[in-house]
Amino acid sequence: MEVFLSTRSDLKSVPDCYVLPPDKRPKQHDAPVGQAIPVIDIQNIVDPDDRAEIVQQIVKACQEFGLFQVVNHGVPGKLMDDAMSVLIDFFTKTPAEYKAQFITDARDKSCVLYTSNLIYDDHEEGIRYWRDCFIHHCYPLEDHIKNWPEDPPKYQEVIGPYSVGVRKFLMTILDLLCEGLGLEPGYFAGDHSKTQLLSVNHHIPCPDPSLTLGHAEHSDPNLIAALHQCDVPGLQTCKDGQWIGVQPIPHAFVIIPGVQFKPISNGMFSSPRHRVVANTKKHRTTLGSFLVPTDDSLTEPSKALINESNPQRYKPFTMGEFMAGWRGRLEEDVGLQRFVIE
Ligand SMILES: O=C(O)CCC(=O)C(=O)O
Ligand SMILES: [Fe+2]
Repeated sequence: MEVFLSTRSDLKSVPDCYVLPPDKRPKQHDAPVGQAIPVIDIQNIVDPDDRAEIVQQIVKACQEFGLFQVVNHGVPGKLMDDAMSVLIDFFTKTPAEYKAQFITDARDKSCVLYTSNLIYDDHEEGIRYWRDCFIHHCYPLEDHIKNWPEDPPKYQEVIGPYSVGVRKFLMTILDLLCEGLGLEPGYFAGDHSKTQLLSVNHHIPCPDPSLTLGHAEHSDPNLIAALHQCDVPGLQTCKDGQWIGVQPIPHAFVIIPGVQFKPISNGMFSSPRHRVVANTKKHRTTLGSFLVPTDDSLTEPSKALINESNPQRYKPFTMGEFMAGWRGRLEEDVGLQRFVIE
């Protein structure tokens, strides 16, 4: 456990092993947390006129920013607060000896606790980021809940309904995206979204955020994510070469479409490049719920978007083929290059 950041409280300076090479350090690490990222209220999606308007807002947000926030999404605020406190307690109160059982290099384990680049971030040998992470499967719930922590004692009782609620909400967002992209309702309901992961990031206060990053610059290689931030800013997204802070809004989810949406939209959307900057004063915890296609799930452009003036720009490919070339890249266009129709 000694390598885990969340067990350290005595750091007066950034240990050398976390200092990024100069070209990877965050210029603009204190980019203002702006109001620019669209915040979309989906309360009235049952009303056909409002629904059409919401679909338009989502399409516009995906085209302009790549991501957006959603409020009035149906996941109860109290459940979100309880989930956040259970996971903060997991990182800050659960004894290190108990958590040690989840530390493993085996990626197929149902729950994995790791830090920095020790696993998963192995794209950049030797580079460490300022975070600890706990990740586990969530769907179907009955297959996985028994493997989840029993400390904090409310873990399963709270994270069970939370993961079910977030999945339902993400399926709603996927249906709205289907409408925006001309795909039939339920298009994403099968293999495209079968795997659900909860990935929890925990960052301790950092003596000098100009030297390190809480999370590398990246695009997400999955279908879609709903990110639940605590009240401490840190997430930034890149638009037109500028980093913009994604402001924490109580009880909102940040929707981050993954790289798969670029080919599905035939290049109309780009998945947002994002990163997390460290904070000098506060702990920051975020809960990311990811829907990931199965290895044999097929990604291909929506046929409704293809015509003579907008020819098909990507060949169909499976998630397995995509991931085989993704590891170590973290950049949308590099990862998709093999599938571009010249
Ligand atoms: O913690 C955050 O704000 C972002 C996390 C993230 O980008 C990820 O887990 O892929
Ligand atoms: Fe991400």
